[in-house]
Amino acid sequence: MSHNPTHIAFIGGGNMASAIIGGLIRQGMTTAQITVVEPFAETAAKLHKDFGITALPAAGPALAQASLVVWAVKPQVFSEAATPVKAHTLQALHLSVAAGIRTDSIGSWLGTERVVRSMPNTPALVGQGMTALYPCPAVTADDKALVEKVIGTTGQFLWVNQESHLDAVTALSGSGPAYVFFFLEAMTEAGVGMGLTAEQAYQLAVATFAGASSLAAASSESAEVLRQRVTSKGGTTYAAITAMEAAGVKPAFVKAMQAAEQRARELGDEFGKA
Ligand SMILES: NC(=O)C1=CN([C@@H]2O[C@H](COP(=O)(O)OP(=O)(O)OC[C@H]3O[C@@H](n4cnc5c(N)ncnc54)[C@H](OP(=O)(O)O)[C@@H]3O)[C@@H](O)[C@H]2O)C=CC1
Ligand SMILES: O=C(O)[C@@H]1CCC=N1
Repeated sequence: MSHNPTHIAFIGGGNMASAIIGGLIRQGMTTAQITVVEPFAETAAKLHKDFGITALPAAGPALAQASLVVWAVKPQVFSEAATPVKAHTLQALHLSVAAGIRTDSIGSWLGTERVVRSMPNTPALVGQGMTALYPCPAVTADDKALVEKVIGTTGQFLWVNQESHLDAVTALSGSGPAYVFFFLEAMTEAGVGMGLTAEQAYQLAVATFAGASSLAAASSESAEVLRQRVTSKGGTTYAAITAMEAAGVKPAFVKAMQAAEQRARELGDEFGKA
């Protein structure tokens, strides 16, 4: 990135923008190559403290130097945020991380068809993100290479060839870290109920997720086989999995993800172009 004169603008400087900016800076991009529009003073102060970036409180001509504009505002404010940006960024490639908002809405708000829609997740903050990307037909091979370079600084990525699949990705890996944290909370609570300290229970739970994920990533076996290897006949894991099956944990999980996918579609309907 250090040999690349690319200038990148971020509209919205919150959690997701910070995760990507952190990745870019770790890879050698300078703050002079980054412009952020962030109206919320507290968030702007955090950007200054974390990265030495002085955010603009509103869109302006400085945006015209950006060859890539990253949209990291909430779906609810995307259209309103686009209005003052549009005139300055007609020549740029646009990359959105907003849940639900479809590329036809983004393209019509920004007057361009060079739009990549994506769904990252917050482990991007520690370089272990998982992002899915969808390119509009007008996006060139060079555009895709630039997006890969930027998103690659935050972790893994994959391309999907159907835009609706991004709503499924949102339900799976976009919201997914929250499911893991929910399980961590439950496992910690249960551990405390069994007499461990909260610190001990939390350490055990976090290390178990990290270890099991690394094992799955390194193994050619399916998750089912890996699970069976933990499940000794007549043992403790069998007792736990049987209790989860009796409680309907798996169908409840499927329903939860379907609710997230449906909400992504609704966000697109409610806050996208009519
Ligand atoms: N958090 C996550 O795990 C993930 C989030 N996303 C998507 O990322 C996007 C951003 O989410 P997240 O980073 O969590 O949200 P944040 O609230 O942390 O960040 C959004 C920022 O944009 C600012 N903002 C509001 N209006 C404007 C405007 N007109 N111009 C410029 N900036 C503006 C907000 O300021 P203010 O607070 O004043 O409104 C806020 O600081 C969302 O679309 C979400 O769907 C995608 C994947 C994962
Ligand atoms: O909850 C949300 O709407 C966003 C999208 C995925 C993760 N957070």
